[in-house]
Amino acid sequence: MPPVLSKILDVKQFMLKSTKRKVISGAVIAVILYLLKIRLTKSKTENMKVKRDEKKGKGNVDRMFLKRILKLLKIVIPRLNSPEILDLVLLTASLVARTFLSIYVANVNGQIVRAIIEQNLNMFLQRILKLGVVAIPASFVNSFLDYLNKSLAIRFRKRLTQHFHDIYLNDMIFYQLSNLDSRVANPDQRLTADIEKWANSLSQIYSNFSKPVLDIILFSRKLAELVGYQGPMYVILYYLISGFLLRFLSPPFGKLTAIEQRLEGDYRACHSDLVYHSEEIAFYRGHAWEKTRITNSFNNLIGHTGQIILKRLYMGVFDSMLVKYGAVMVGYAVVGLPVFGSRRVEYLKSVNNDPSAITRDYVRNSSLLINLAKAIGRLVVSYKEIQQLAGYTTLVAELDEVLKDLINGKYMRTMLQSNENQPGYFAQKQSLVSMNRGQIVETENTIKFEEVPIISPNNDILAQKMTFEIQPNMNCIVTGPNGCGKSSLFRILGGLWPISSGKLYRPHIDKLFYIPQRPYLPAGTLRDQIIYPHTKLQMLRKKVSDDDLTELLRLVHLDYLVVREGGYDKCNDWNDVLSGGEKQRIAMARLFYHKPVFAILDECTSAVSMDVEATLYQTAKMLGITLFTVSHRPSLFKHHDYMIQFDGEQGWNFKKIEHSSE
Ligand SMILES: Nc1ncnc2c1ncn2[C@@H]1O[C@H](COP(=O)(O)OP(=O)(O)OP(=O)(O)O)[C@@H](O)[C@H]1O
Repeated sequence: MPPVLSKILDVKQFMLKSTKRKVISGAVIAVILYLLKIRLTKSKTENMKVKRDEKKGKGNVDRMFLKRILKLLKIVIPRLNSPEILDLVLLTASLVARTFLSIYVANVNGQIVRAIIEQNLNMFLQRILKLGVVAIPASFVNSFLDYLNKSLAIRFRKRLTQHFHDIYLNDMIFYQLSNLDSRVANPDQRLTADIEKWANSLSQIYSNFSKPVLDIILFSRKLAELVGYQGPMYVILYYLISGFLLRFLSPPFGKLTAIEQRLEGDYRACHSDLVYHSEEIAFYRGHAWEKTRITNSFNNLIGHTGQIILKRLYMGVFDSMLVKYGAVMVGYAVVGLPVFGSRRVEYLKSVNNDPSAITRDYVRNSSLLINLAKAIGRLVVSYKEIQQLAGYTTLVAELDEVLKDLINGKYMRTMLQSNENQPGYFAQKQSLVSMNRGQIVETENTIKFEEVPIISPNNDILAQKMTFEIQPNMNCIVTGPNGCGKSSLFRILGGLWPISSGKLYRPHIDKLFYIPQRPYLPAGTLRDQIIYPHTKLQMLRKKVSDDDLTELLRLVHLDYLVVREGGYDKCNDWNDVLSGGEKQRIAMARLFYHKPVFAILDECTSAVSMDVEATLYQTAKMLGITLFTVSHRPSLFKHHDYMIQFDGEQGWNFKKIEHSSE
C-alpha cells in the first residue's frame, strides 16, 4: 500500500477510535455544512441582487472592472517612460531580490541546524555570521519595498488627482456635476478619500500579487529540485482547490466597499452642512433635527460596516481552516516526501542515512515550503484585496465617466415619470440628456434671447420661449413670484444651465458679471475679496493699486474696513467677520473693480439700506455698467428702463418702464 494511503487510513482510525473524537468530528462537519447552507441560501439572494447591480458595474471583479481599471491605469501610467514604470521596475527587482534572499536564508538555516547536530562550533559560528551578513541587504530590501509601495501610491494619487482637477475645475463642470447630474452625490469625497484609497489599494495589489506569483515560481523550482515535482504540485493543487472554495463562499466585498464609501461620504456631508450653515441652524435651534440626521447617517454607516466585519468573520473562519491549518497538514506531507516518498531509497543513500543531513534537509525544505505556502496563501487572500480595489475602482471610474459625459454636453438626471397604468404613481427614471440643443452665438455687446424657453434640469418648463433684446445702457429689471425662474434666466444666460432650444446671443462671458444675494467670499486677503477672481498680479497688470481699491470701498461705504481689519494683506474668515450688508457691499465693490458691460444683480442689495442701495445703483450706471437686476423692490424700478415680468405660470412679458416725470 502506498505510504500516503496508509497515512490517510491511520487518520481515519484515529478519528473513529474514541466516542469523544467522533462527537467532535461530527460537530465540526455539521458546522461546516450549516455554514455552507447559509452561504448557499444567502448567495442565492445576493446573486440576484448582485446580478442586477452587475449590469451597472457596482464594484464586482468582472469584465466591467477590468475595462475600468485599464482605463484608469492609462491615466496613472500615461507612457512607457513615465516615472511610475521606473518605480514598478525597481519594485519588481526588489521583490526578486527578496525572494532570492529568502531562499539563501533557508539554506543557511539548514546548515546551522546541521552544525548544531554535528556539534561543530566553527561551522555554527560561520553560518551565524553568514546570517548576519545577509541581514544587511535583506533589511534594506524590506524597507525599500515599503518605500516604493508608498511612493507608487503617491504617484498614482497625484496623476489621478491632476487628471480630475483638470476636468472638474474646467469651465463650469464642477457646477454641472452637482447641479445638473444626479449620479455623483459627494464629489468631494470621491476626489479626496476615494482617490487616495484607490491609489493605495492599487500600489499594494502589485506587490501583493506579483510577489507571491514570483515566490511560487522560484520556491517551487527549488523545492522540486530537492523533493521532486510532486511536492510543489500537491501544495499548489491544494491551494487551487481552497482558492476555488473561497471564491465560491466569498460575499461581494467589492460592492460592499463601494457602498461603505458612499455612506462615509453621506456622513461627512452631514457634518459639513452643519459647519457651513451653523449660524442659521443655531438661530432655528435646529440642533435636535441635525442630531437626528447625523445620527441616522452615522448609524447607516456603522450598521453597514458591522455587516461587513461579520461577513469577514465567517470568511476568516474559512480562510484559517483552508489557508492556515489545512496548509500545515499538506506541508508536513510534502516535507516527509524524501524520507517516506517513492524516492526514499535513493535519498537515504545519498545522505548515507546521516540523521544530521536529514535534519538539515528537513529544516531547509520546511523553510522553503513555509515560504511557498505563505506565497500561495497571500495570493488566495489577495482576492479580497482585488475585490476591495474593484469597489474603489467603481467609485473613481464612475466619476470619470460622469465628468466625460458632462464635457460632451450630456448629463443624467433621476426624474419622476408618471405611470400610465397607475395614475398618481410615479416611477424613477434615469436618462442621459443632451445639453445645448439650442444655439449660443457670441456677440460684441448685445444680449438677445430668440425663442429660448427656461427649462430646469428636471425638465420643468419655468417660462415659455422667450424673445427679447438688451443693448448696453438698456437697464432691465426682472420681477415675478418666487420660484418662477428669474435666477434661472441668468443661469441660462451665464451658461450654467443648458439651452434646450432657440438661439441665445450674448457677449463673451468676461463681459457679464454676476452678483448673487449671498456673495461668495473666498479664503484669502481683504484685497482678494474685492478683486476675486483676479489675482494680485492681474490687478497690478490692470494698473489698479491698493489706493484705487480704497476708492472703490469708499463708493460702497466700506473704506473703514482697511483700517479696522489691518490692511489689504490681512487674511480672515470673511464670511464670519462681515455682516450680511457688508458682504453685499463688498460684492458691489467687486463689481465696480471689474466694470463689466452687463451686471447681473440677483437680489444682491437686499440687506443694504435703501439710501446706500440707491447710490450703489447710480455708481454702477455712472461707471457705464448696464444693469440686469432681479428684485421685488419697487424702489429699484427707477434705476431701470425695461422690465421682464414673469407671471409664475410659464408666462412672461418684456416691456419699457414708463417713469413719471418728477
Ligand atoms: N439645479 C436645479 N435643478 C432642478 N431644479 C432647479 C434647480 N435650481 C432651481 N431649480 C428650480 O427652478 C425653479 C426656479 O428657480 P429660480 O431660482 O429661478 O427661482 P426665482 O424666480 O429666482 O425665485 P426666488 O424669487 O425665490 O429667488 C424653482 O422651482 C427651483 O426649484
